[in-house]
Amino acid sequence: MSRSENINVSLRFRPLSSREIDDFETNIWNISKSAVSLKQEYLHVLAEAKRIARIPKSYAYNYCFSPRDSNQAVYETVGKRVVLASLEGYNGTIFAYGQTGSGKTYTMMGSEGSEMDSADERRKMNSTPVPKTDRRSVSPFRVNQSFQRIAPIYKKPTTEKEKGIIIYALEELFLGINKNPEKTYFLSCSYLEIYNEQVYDLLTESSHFQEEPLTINEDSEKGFYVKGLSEHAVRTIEEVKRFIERGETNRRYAATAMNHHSSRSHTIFKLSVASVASDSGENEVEENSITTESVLNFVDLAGSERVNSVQAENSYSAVRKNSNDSLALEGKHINTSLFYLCQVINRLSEKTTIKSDNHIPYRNSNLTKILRSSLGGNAITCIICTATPTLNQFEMTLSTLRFGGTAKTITNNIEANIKSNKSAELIEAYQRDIEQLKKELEIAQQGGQTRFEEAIQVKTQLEERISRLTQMLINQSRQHAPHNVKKEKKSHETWLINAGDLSADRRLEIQKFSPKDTDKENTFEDRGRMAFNRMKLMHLEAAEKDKEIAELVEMKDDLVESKANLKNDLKKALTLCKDLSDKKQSYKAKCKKFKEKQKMLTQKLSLLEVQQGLDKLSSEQLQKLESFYFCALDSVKNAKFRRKYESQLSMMNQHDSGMEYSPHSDHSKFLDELGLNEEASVSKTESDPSFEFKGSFYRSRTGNDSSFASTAQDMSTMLLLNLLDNEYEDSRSPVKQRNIYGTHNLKSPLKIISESQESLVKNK
Ligand SMILES: Nc1ncnc2c1ncn2[C@@H]1O[C@H](COP(=O)(O)OP(=O)(O)OP(=O)(O)O)[C@@H](O)[C@H]1O
Repeated sequence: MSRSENINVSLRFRPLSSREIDDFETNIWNISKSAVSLKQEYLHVLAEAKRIARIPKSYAYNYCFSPRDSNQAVYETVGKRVVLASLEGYNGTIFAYGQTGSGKTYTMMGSEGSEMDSADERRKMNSTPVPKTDRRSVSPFRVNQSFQRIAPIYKKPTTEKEKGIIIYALEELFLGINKNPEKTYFLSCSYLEIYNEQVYDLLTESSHFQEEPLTINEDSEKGFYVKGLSEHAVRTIEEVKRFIERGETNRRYAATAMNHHSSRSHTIFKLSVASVASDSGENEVEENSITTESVLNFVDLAGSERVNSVQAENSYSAVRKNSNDSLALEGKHINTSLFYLCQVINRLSEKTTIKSDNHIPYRNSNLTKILRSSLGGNAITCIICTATPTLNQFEMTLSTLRFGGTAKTITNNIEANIKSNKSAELIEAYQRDIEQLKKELEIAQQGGQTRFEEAIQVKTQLEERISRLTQMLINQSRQHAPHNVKKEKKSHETWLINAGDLSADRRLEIQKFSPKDTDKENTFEDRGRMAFNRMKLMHLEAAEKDKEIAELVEMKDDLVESKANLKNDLKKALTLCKDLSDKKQSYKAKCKKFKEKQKMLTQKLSLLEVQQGLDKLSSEQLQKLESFYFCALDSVKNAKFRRKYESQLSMMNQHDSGMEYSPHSDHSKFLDELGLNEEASVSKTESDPSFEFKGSFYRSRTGNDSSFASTAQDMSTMLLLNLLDNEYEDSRSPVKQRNIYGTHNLKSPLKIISESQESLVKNK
């Protein structure tokens, strides 16, 4: 079920830069929670300078952030919702829009800390004369400054680091994934930049990527997509950070008069999130699972800029390869693509206001093609408009405010991308129902028919017997009443015709008034009466059968009607089945694609592993590595054991009665034997008084120190093994064992220890 939701637009003013402070610039805006307006005193200044035709009203947005608000506050207010929704299968896009130097990259990527707070301080750090420029946010991911056009970067002072929205989002995402053990998540990322209207893959391995632009294709299902864009499977936040780092190294920045570290391209970092909720494990993905798929886009647009602000920074003119011409060309491309973006936004807002189905010019630029689903499509979209609060930048800020105001009216149609393979079960259930109904219908028809036929048969038999008896009765009465022949003949005719109760009754009456009263006549009369009674009973029986037949006929009619109804139901169910099986087919096809994608990702993963050199290890070495890893884990956990061990020892200490005994050497030897030298060395260096105990308690039982030492060692071995096995059992619990890519086959520490002991014995 889709729902409509407006694009969420927020406005963020950055703090004044050191240059602006040096130039005595101030913040000219009143900023409330959801609106901004010009401060009264600057209205006159701007009117006098003819920089505004009429006094602007206040501008309202979903949220407004003042220069004091942190990236975290921005993320919590606008970004968090989008990220959490992505775990439920909703697409989301967060993008930063604003003039150059207004803080888009700072918001998305964060900062390693501000640059020099004043030009003087800068000069102290670097002897090169530095012009007054804005502070710059250098992405914390940008470690290798390999791109030639980038100006030299000053060393950071000690000001605070700030994480960007992308990092907050990733942290939230991985937290959400870990909190949800019923689902298995698959993540992959890609990073692209649109530079001079060409699309480049920032994560490609190729060193010639800047010479190999990618093309944007269109597909009826996928919409616009970048052909050949590399996608990388990621399992941990560190992996994602590494990819962002790589992308940032390849991204194009340059020093302009407005921003030391100005983005010269639009970038889109895409994170694909797929989840599989399966009752019975990953293997049953196709048969019995619910999958969600969503895409999270983080867009950092290049800033709109005035031609004079595109001039390269003078101090670097000697070292930079980029000429003012190429900077101007970049600026032109940036402005053109932003113009097309505004055009799309305007058209979309007209669509919602006048309800017309006007054409939206997505195809005019690569940026609008890629952002199509986020603008008026199926995505929860958040736009963070960044602005500079100074009087000097008033016009540029006004343009950003207008952009945000228009974008706010755009409606997206949001629908979760959820797929369920439960349709297979539904089809089966429907088919079972249909079979059952068919059987019931057959049984009802057969049963009804049999009963009906039986009743007709019985009725015919009864009628035959009645007529035979009637005939017998007539014959007898003829024999015994000759004087009434004529009259009886008449009656006989009547009986034959009617053969019913009435005739019988009339006959009985005739017999009642017969003249003779002899024995013969009595016998005749008795026999006749009996015959009539029998006949009467048989007539009643026949009437009953008639009734039954009528009921059966009624039943038959009902059955015919329900047969017709069932036929209709059957038809409907079959149509439903067909629809469902069609859907099943399409789901299967999608599943297949999904599996192929998974396979591809696994291959990429193994490729990555090849690069890391893991493939060079034999399986035995890998197994050893794994065992070593878990042994190392266990030795960390061994701290717990040590505590317990010490408490045991101190317990023994309480029973102590005088004999001096130092367990250090045995303890260390014992740990050595178990391969826990580190732990042993720690115990040796720390002088723990609890280890000083006297062994009389044991001596009284064992008689000498060495046997006491061996008993203590046995005890501690048992303790250790129990403890390790408990840890092992803990680690086997599904919650702890869960990993976003499945589970480790943990080896029992007991097993590891027994194996290492065996090998020790062998070596000896
Ligand atoms: N909220 C903020 N707090 C502190 N400093 C900020 C903030 N926003 C921006 N800045 C500073 O302002 C300068 C310009 O920011 P940034 O590079 O992020 O701008 P931009 O909009 O990405 O510019 P461009 O479009 O040219 O790439 C940087 O020195 C950055 O550190």
